[in-house]
Amino acid sequence: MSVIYDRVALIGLGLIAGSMALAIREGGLAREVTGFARSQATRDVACEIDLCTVCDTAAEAVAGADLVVLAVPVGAMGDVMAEIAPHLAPGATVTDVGSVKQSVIDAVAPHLPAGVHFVPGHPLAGTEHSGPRAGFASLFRNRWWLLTPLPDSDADAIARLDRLITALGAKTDRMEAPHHDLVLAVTSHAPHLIAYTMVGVADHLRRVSGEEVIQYSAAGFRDFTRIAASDPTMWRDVFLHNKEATLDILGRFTEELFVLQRAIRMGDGQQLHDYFTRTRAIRRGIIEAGQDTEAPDFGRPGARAT
Ligand SMILES: NC(=O)c1ccc[n+]([C@@H]2O[C@H](COP(=O)([O-])OP(=O)(O)OC[C@H]3O[C@@H](n4cnc5c(N)ncnc54)[C@H](O)[C@@H]3O)[C@@H](O)[C@H]2O)c1
Ligand SMILES: O=C(O)C(=O)C[C@]1(C(=O)O)C=C[C@@H](O)C=C1
Repeated sequence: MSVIYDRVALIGLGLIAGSMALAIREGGLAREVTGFARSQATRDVACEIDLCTVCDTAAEAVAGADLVVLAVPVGAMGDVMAEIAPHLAPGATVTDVGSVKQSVIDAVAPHLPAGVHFVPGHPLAGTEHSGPRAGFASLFRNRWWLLTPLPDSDADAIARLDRLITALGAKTDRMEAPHHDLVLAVTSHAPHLIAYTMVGVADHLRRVSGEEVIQYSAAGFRDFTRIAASDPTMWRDVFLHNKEATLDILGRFTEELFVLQRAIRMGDGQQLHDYFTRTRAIRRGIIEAGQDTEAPDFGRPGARAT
C-alpha cells in the first residue's frame, strides 16, 4: 500500500478516529498521524496505547497536515472547526465522520479558510463502544463510507480522500447531504431510538424484575440492549441535529405500529403473516447484497433465517 497523505490529523480520539489511526498505520497510508482530544484523560489513553502522535492542542495537531479528520460528536464540529481554522495548512483537506451531514456542513463551512477543501463524509461502521481503546483496524472493511461533497468541493481533494477510504477497506458512494440524512434516519437513527425506548420500557416494567430481564434476555432483546448501550453524547447530538428526518420516520413507524397493534387485537393472523413475509424478504435482500458481514447463519442447512 502506498502513502496517500503526508500527515493526517485526527481531532477527537474515539472509536472512529482510533480505528482510522490503526488502519492508516497498518496500511502505511500516511507518513504521520497526529491526534488531539479535548480531555487530558483521553489523550493519556491514546498515548499509552500508542494510537498516534498525541498533541496538547488541536492547533498543534493540524499544523502541516494535508488531511484533517473531524471525529467529534456532531454538535461539537462547528466549534472545533472554528478553533483549528487559523492553523490549517493551505491546500489541506478537511473531512468529518459525523453521522449527520447537513447540520455539520452548516456548522463547518462558514469557518473554512480560502484554499482549504472540505469533503464531508460518514463511515457506516461502528459499534456500541466509544473512546480510544474501542478502535480496531478492520472496522471499515467492506463497509460503506458515504461522501456528501458540496457543489464546489475540489475534485482532486475528493478523489484523494476516496483513495484513502478505499485503502481502509471501505466502499465509497456519493450522496446529497439532505438525502443522506433521510436515508440514515431510516437505517440508523430511528432504529437506535427504538432500541433505546425498548430497553427503557423493560427498565420501567416493575412486574418484571431487573434480574429476570438479564437472566431471560432473549436474543432480540439482547440486540436492543447492545444498540442502547451506544454513546449517549453521540446519540443525543444525532437526534438534535437530524430532527426533521428522524421525526418524519418516527411518525411513519408509529403508524405502522398501530397497524400491527390492531391486527393483533383483531386476531388478523393473515395480515401479520403477510407483513412479516415482506420484512423477511428485506433481510434476505440485505444479506444477498453482501451488506451483512455478521450473518454467518444465512444459507447454512437448518439455519432459521432461510
Ligand atoms: N460510533 C459509531 O458507531 C459511529 C459510526 C460512524 C460515525 N460516527 C460519528 O463519528 C464521530 C465520533 O464518534 P465516535 O464513535 O468515535 O465517538 P467517541 O465518543 O468514541 O469519540 C469522540 C471523541 O471526541 C472527543 N471530543 C468530544 N468533544 C470534543 C471537542 N470539542 N474537541 C475535541 N475532542 C472532542 C472525545 O474526547 C472523544 O475522544 C461522531 O460524530 C459520530 O456521529 C460514529
Ligand atoms: O453497529 C453499530 O453499533 C452501529 O450502530 C453503527 C452505526 C449504525 O447505525 O449502523 C451507528 C451510527 C453510525 O453513524 C454508523 C453506523
